[in-house]
Amino acid sequence: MRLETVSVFGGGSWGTALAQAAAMAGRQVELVLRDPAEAEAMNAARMNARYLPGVILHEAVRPTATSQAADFVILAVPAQATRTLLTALPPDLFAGKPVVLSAKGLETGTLLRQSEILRDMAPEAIPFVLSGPSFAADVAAGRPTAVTLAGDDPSDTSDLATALAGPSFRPYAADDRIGVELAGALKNVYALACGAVEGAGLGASARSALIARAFAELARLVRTLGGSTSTLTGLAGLGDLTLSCTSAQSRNYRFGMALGAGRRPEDITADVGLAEGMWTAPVARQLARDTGVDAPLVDAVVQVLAGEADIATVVAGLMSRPLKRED
Ligand SMILES: NC(=O)C1=CN([C@@H]2O[C@H](COP(=O)(O)OP(=O)(O)OC[C@H]3O[C@@H](n4cnc5c(N)ncnc54)[C@H](OP(=O)(O)O)[C@@H]3O)[C@@H](O)[C@H]2O)C=CC1
Ligand SMILES: O=C(CO)COP(=O)(O)O
Repeated sequence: MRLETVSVFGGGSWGTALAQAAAMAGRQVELVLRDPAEAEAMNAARMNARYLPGVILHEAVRPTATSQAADFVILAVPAQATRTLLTALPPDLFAGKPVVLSAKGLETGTLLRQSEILRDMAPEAIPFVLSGPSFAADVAAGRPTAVTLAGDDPSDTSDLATALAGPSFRPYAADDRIGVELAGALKNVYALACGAVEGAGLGASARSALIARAFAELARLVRTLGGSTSTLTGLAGLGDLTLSCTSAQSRNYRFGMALGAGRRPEDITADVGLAEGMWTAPVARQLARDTGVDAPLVDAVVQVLAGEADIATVVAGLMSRPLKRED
């Protein structure tokens, strides 16, 4: 597989960070934005002032609004925008090419994972998913980061991991796309819940209990939805869950903190920006219901987001569930 050039779609914080990582790994990178004026401004300033201020773009990163053919593609727009993005692009742009899906979310309405959206829209693309504990600011600044890169063919996945690996960015190859995608999407819902625990002043013990029970719930969902629970002990599972559930650098965590402090969801978005858990929570609840998986934490998040219950009420509900064995 030739993997010298890459098109990264999505000029937000994650697209820019992944473009930097690919450039540091020695790739020639085009960073594709939807707005030509923004692409031009970013090129002139050599900085993504809006989404990743302070990071000077690597010389191998070329911001543009017009994509050229590249050896492989990375998609880094919000999960709900992936289908819209793919609709606007000619499917032959991806035919036979590796496409790395890096959004962490499930699609509203269809309940689909990112790679399932790709399969719908560009069936000839070769899907890979990238996930794990990795804040854009850390990756872009060249701080040590490790992620999971999952694909169907072990040799191709290993080649792609090598093409993206740099001195500070270390992708581990894996083969469980379903588990990796579900873990990445679901951790945002649990990060929101953990932020709410902090915002409501419920204490560090409650937050750790929540992380552990979230891990158990995630395992039930992944097992039932066709992933492998062994994936969850890795970077995309435990790694990202602990990061996002304990750090105010996470937008989902910050969103939760504001919820816990009593603010309404519609007022929080303007301050925090994208919080994927808000969109994924109702989808996850539907998936859990459809498959008969007990998912009280996802359920609690949906109830709070929808204004159906306040945090004190859902916490009281969780604490008074029938006692059970810890499995
Ligand atoms: N930021 C992070 O640390 C990490 C993020 N991720 C994941 O990456 C995904 C993207 O997040 P992130 O980059 O942080 O989000 P941001 O809010 O920083 O940026 C979103 C970007 O997507 C663009 N966009 C939105 N809709 C479309 C569309 N229909 N077509 C083309 N471009 C579009 C926006 O363009 P415009 O400015 O024009 O609106 C913007 O450039 C999320 O799923 C997130 O969970 C994963 C790991 C780390
Ligand atoms: O996915 C991330 C870190 O791994 C980024 O988290 P947030 O989207 O919550 O900021």
